[in-house]
Amino acid sequence: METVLGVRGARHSYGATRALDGVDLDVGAGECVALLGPNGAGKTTLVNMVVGLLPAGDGVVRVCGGDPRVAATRRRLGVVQQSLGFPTTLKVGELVTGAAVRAGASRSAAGPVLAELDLTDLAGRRAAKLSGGQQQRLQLAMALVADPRLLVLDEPTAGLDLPARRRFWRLLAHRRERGTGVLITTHLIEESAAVADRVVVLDGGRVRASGTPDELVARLPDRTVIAKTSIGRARLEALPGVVSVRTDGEHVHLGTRTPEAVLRVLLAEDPGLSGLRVESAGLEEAVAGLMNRGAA
Ligand SMILES: Nc1ncnc2c1ncn2[C@@H]1O[C@H](COP(=O)(O)OP(=O)(O)OP(=O)(O)O)[C@@H](O)[C@H]1O
Repeated sequence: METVLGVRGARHSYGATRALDGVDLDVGAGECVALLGPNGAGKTTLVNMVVGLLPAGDGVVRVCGGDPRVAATRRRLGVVQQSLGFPTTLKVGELVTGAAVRAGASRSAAGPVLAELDLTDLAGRRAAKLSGGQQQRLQLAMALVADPRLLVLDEPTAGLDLPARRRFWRLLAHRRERGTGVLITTHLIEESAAVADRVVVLDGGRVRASGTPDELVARLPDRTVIAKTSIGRARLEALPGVVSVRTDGEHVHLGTRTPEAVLRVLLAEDPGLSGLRVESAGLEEAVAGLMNRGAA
């Protein structure tokens, strides 16, 4: 498979904060890779490197073999980032045509993309007058109009309702069939499982896990057992079926796929157990489970 994105040893610090600490990442033509991680994991920093806004430290970033800090390489890229924005006094059609021309495509590329994103009827409307979801579709139209080899999408479905999300995923699938590689960042495990061929879990500026969604989901805890207990952390980590251990004030949160078995052992080993409840596992447990360690 042709590689449209290659990242090797990417490193970046903001003052004393090490945001990325030696990250490797590849995206092949037609492949969708989801970058998953909690707040502050380093996702945005990595995306900024991929789109040429930040240098890669002593690492290397290549888009279709070129440096994304060079304009000719950036033309192969389509980007949707919350922070990008656009001049809201311009009309939808003008913005998409302008994006086509800037990326070296013909003005006539705008029409089909507007239609693909259901924006044809809004082409004459000022961008400022669009709803949040329509603005997101406009950003995507601008990113897609020059038929990029790599599409970089930073939290692209935040603010979209479920039908809009599904439409968006279908559109991505269509583009991927034509060979566009996709790098998508998300907080949502469900989303990454729905769209990605591979998921890369980033935390603390490092890749903690990667694999197909099925491989990762099989390692995810799906329930959290919460309790106040005098059982020590080392013992909790060793309990059969416990995938992650996290403390939250006086409570411990145990990520597991076998909550009944965990409950039986807890009740047997701690007569003073209290505050017991079982919930669906959230992202923190899931990511802690994926990383095979408890978040402190
Ligand atoms: N401009 C900046 N100045 C200083 N520190 C920064 C800056 N941008 C990010 N950081 C820090 O770098 C680390 C990585 O941040 P980054 O924004 O890349 O994470 P993220 O995974 O995108 O998080 P989120 O999901 O919250 O957007 C964090 O500790 C963050 O506080």
